[in-house]
Amino acid sequence: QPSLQQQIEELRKTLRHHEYLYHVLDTPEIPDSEYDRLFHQLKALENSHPEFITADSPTQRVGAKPLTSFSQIKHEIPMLSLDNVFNDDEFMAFVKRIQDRLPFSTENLTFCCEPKLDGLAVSILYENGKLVRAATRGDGQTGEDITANVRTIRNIPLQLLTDNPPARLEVRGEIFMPHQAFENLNEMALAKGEKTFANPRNAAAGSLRQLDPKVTRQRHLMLNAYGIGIAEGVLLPDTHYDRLQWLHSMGIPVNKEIELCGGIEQVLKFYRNIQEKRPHLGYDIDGTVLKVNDIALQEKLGFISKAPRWAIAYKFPAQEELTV
Ligand SMILES: Cc1c[n+]2nc(N)[nH]c2nc1OC(C)C
Repeated sequence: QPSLQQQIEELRKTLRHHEYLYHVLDTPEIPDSEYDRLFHQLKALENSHPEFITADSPTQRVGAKPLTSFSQIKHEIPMLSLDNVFNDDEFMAFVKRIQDRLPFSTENLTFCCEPKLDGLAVSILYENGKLVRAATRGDGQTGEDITANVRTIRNIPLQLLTDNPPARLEVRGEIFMPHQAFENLNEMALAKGEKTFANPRNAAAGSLRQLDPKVTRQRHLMLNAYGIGIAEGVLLPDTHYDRLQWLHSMGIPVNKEIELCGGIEQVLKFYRNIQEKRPHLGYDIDGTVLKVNDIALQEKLGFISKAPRWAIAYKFPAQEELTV
């Protein structure tokens, strides 16, 4: 007969596994009713033995009580923005500037190509695999502490799914509100005579800036990771794409449209392909982000004052108000 603590730990492990299958791999193995049964079983055990409750338990997603204000967080590594291009020629000029700065002829530079989600950039810090802090980008140097709100977002793991987590790992990504959640939110707001949001990005921003996590929890936000900030106690893969796959393997959600493209033609093909898919992705994007995949080259290229030389956002032409 396993001890009470073993039963609790076993239930937590099972629930984390099913959260990962459902929220990150999109391949649930048990019905929601079974997940709920396990969740309530754990909740009951923890309620009868509160001394065993830990912050990283799946039952601890919603913060205890509302905050009265947000504290500030200084980013140890600044969160910079991106330069934009708006047509093929500007993109090709971007690539040429890169090639002029790299010694060898880089005919076929490999780019990691990603949709640019239209949400809020955030920083999420894991220490020894446990989510300890989350912050908005803010002005790039200082952001707001939104840890309690981020802990309520179902596809963000409270604990990394790995047996040997890095001492410190900062995940950077975009928090967004899918179209379905946005429509439901505005429908309910209308029904209750409350104000509606103009677009999913504003709705996500408003939902993250809630002082009461119980409100944030109802908003069905999601994260898509796009990079790494602080990384201590771990040897990272030497390409951006492999780093994203590594995050994904530990339970961090990464957008499934991301692809490696060799050379300008393939990159432009990716851009057009995402532009075609845009109306039915189920969430707002405002372009693509095209990054030199090799980390050593990224480091060689560095940053201009505010944005990296090695990455560019290739945006779509401004669209008339999005009819979601
Ligand atoms: C600001 C930003 C935003 N995004 N969005 C994606 N998909 N990747 C990405 N990378 C960013 O910055 C890195 C290039 C540093």
